[in-house]
Amino acid sequence: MSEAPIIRIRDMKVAYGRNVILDGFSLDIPRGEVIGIIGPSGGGKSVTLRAIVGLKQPESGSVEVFGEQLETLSSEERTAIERRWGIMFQDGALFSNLTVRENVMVPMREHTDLNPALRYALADMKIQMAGLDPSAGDKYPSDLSGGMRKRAALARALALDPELLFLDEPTAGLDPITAAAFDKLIRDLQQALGLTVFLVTHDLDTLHAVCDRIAVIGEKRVLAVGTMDELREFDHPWIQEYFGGPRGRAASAGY
Ligand SMILES: Nc1ncnc2c1ncn2[C@@H]1O[C@H](COP(=O)(O)OP(=O)(O)OP(=O)(O)O)[C@@H](O)[C@H]1O
Repeated sequence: MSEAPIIRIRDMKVAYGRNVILDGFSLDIPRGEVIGIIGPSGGGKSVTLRAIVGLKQPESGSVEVFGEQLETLSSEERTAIERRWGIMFQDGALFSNLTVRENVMVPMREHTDLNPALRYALADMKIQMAGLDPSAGDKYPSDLSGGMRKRAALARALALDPELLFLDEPTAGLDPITAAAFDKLIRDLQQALGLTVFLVTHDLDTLHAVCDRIAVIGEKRVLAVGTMDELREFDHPWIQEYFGGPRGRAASAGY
């Protein structure tokens, strides 16, 4: 019998007021998979992420993470589940008045009773795991380049040794070389730590370098899920345009 998926979404509907963003949305994500989430701007990729982690309550349908429906849990049970994932938001969402090390220590302070010395040492380890020099721990987010800020946000997402990592456009705004280094970091960490990764991106190179499968969100639902090769064969105008355009061809050719 195959293992139950880490994320299981069935017939989910999400709306803001009368504006229905997702409807009839279903998706399974197995343990250990890196799934890329793509789709037109404003199509609901970030909203999907928010619905999975309980920041946005769906109108109907079911969302299970680690086999649990969040809304049925007590607040203690829910906190225990939240400890098992890390989120890197689109803008990094670092606290500007805290150093990088203090930012990484925030989830530890909220979710563990580790003593301060241990938190400090663990935060430094996460900072290095994210590919930053240990000296970055003393810096404030405003002192860092865009690429370093992304790594700091990743270090914070890794703070509690998550099994599941959510990344919202991790390479947006990075130059291609820095973005490629970040892609490699994600893949290396995923393999070393056995992570399941939910990765929202517009970056075709990231899809090619990092993702096992890709889910296309459009028309309020999952239009298609598959490998890049499978999706390239998929008969849908947006998907054809996305993978068949010049950027799609270049990414698949590995240029
Ligand atoms: N807090 C909110 N209140 C009202 N509408 C919202 C809110 N958050 C998102 N939306 C709407 O939901 C829709 C989907 O937004 P979402 O951010 O998920 O798109 P996206 O696919 O991630 O887009 P992009 O690729 O541009 O980041 C948009 O129409 C957006 O205006």
